[in-house]
Amino acid sequence: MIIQLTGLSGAGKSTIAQHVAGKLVSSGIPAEVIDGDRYRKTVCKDLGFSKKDRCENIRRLGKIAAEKARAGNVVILAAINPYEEVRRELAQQYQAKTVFIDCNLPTLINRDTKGLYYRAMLPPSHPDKLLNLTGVNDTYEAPNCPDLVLRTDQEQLEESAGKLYRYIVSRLPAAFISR
Ligand SMILES: Nc1ncnc2c1ncn2[C@@H]1O[C@H](COP(=O)(O)OP(=O)(O)OP(=O)(O)O)[C@@H](O)[C@H]1O
Ligand SMILES: Nc1ncnc2c1ncn2[C@@H]1O[C@H](COP(=O)(O)OS(=O)(=O)O)[C@@H](O)[C@H]1O
Repeated sequence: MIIQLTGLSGAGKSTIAQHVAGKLVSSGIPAEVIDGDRYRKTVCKDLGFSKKDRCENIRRLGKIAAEKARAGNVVILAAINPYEEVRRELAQQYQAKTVFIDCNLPTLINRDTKGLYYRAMLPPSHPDKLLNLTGVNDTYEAPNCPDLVLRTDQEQLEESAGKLYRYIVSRLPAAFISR
């Protein structure tokens, strides 16, 4: 099973993915996280943040996720994954479920765990200005029909992670759970 998370930087994709994968593994269900941040340092290190590169990034991560899923893992793909077209491709090719990690911009600006929002809002002439931050000055297409929505600006990590964990477990084939 592949779960493709989607949401803005700092929305909570990595945090939720790690938490849920940990809970699954503790319950005897093999699970792996594919994190956009990590793979951008290896398999996807040639890619930037244009639409073309972001789509290619997700296609590569989707292929890796599919291999791991075929080997019997629940795979949680944690990347911004901002384009509906590519999310639909993964849904059609690999039956990936789409989970929207939703968080409003004021909360993200307040969290600003990586300082990216600060940089995106600098004046245009500033040398550190970030020009293509998703949701500020680059496109984010919110999913049309997500399979699940988690509002991380309204709930604590335990609640968000609990919802995703229950969503996954309730859809696993029986053989998965009894092994
Ligand atoms: N309900 C929640 N679920 C997940 N994270 C939360 C929640 N509430 C607050 N947070 C906090 O929000 C931050 C989310 O950071 P995280 O790196 O997981 O985001 P991300 O979506 O993976 O970002 P990026 O795309 O930049 O990798 C963490 O500091 C986390 O503690
Ligand atoms: N302009 C940018 N927009 C979004 N994320 C960026 C940008 N520049 C650097 N990053 C970093 O790159 C990570 C996003 O990478 P991905 O999740 O792999 O993005 S995606 O759009 O191709 O799905 C974020 O964690 C953030 O730290």
